[in-house]
Amino acid sequence: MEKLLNIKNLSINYEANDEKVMAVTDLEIELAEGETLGLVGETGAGKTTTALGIMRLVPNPPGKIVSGEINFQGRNLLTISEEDMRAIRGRQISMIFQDPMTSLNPVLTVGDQIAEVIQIHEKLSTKDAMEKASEMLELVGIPGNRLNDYPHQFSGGMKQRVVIAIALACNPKLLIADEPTTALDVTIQAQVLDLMNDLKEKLRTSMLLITHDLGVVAQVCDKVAIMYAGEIIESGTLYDIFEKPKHPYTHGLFDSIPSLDEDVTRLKPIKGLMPDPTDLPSGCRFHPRCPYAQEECSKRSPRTTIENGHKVKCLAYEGVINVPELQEGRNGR
Ligand SMILES: Nc1ncnc2c1ncn2[C@@H]1O[C@H](COP(=O)(O)OP(=O)(O)OP(=O)(O)O)[C@@H](O)[C@H]1O
Ligand code: NI
Repeated sequence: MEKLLNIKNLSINYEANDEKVMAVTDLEIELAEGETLGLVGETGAGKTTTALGIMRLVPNPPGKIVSGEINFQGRNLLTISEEDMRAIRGRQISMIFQDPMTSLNPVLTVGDQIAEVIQIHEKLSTKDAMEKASEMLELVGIPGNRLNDYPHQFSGGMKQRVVIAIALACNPKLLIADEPTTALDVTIQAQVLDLMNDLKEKLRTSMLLITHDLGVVAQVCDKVAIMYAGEIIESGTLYDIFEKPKHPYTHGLFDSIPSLDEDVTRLKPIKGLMPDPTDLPSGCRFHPRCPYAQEECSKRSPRTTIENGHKVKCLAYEGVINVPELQEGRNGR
């Protein structure tokens, strides 16, 4: 089946004053219609850059898409005209940005803001657009009669719902949500995630959900890709990643969050820090922090190995180094 989104070998750098940040390297993502992929990683891993790449909104300069293809419904977004791209942005692909609270205009009513998006893409009278805007509000659980209220009259969680309503106003095929719940407190976060789950089922919108929070992923996603220092180091189904994690970094991510059935004193944060993106380690980018690293790991970049759709980038799974704990899956959770 043709994938809705199929990204191949995508590399994006930021280049300024002889400094080169390799923000995204050789990235592969596949997303089918109706699927939700969680893109997970620590700060600086390259998640937002990936999203901006898909929207073709990487600021240039300093950003530069160095290579790759972003195939969306069979067309490579990196080679189409800016005019065609504008037609896709917002209409076919829409994005909720990392700081959604600031993406609402304080001097316009929420109804005007939703209707505006609708009218950019559909030839509707203002009255009909407002009618549709009111339906969108209801869809995200806000009474339609609040159309004429201004953003400051809503709570944080409701503002976030408005942002989602705006993003969905044109019934996009793909919704990219960059940390959509990070700014919200935990109960509101859960409500917004529930809402996203509902909408995903109702509208069959595909979603790329960017987060550093594995809990959020577990609630919403069908598939997961783990990003480290610009690369996807492991990807698979929710089950693959949560029940049978392979990459030592993925193990580290799970070991560093508390779980109910484990003693909190056993928490083991991953040693060390993300590498300097302007000066990445040779070989495997994770090797300086990896508890299983061997000499070969500093010399050779791992390829991606695949087993039943579960992909991992680690020399232990290529048979280049020998780590029985990893190879026999004994470290699985
Ligand atoms: N405009 C820019 N100019 C130069 N470097 C940039 C720019 N934007 C991002 N970077 C660098 O690119 C790398 C990836 O950044 P990106 O924002 O994509 O990470 P992220 O995974 O979204 O992080 P976060 O979780 O903090 O949002 C980082 O090292 C960052 O410093
Ligand atoms: Ni980000």
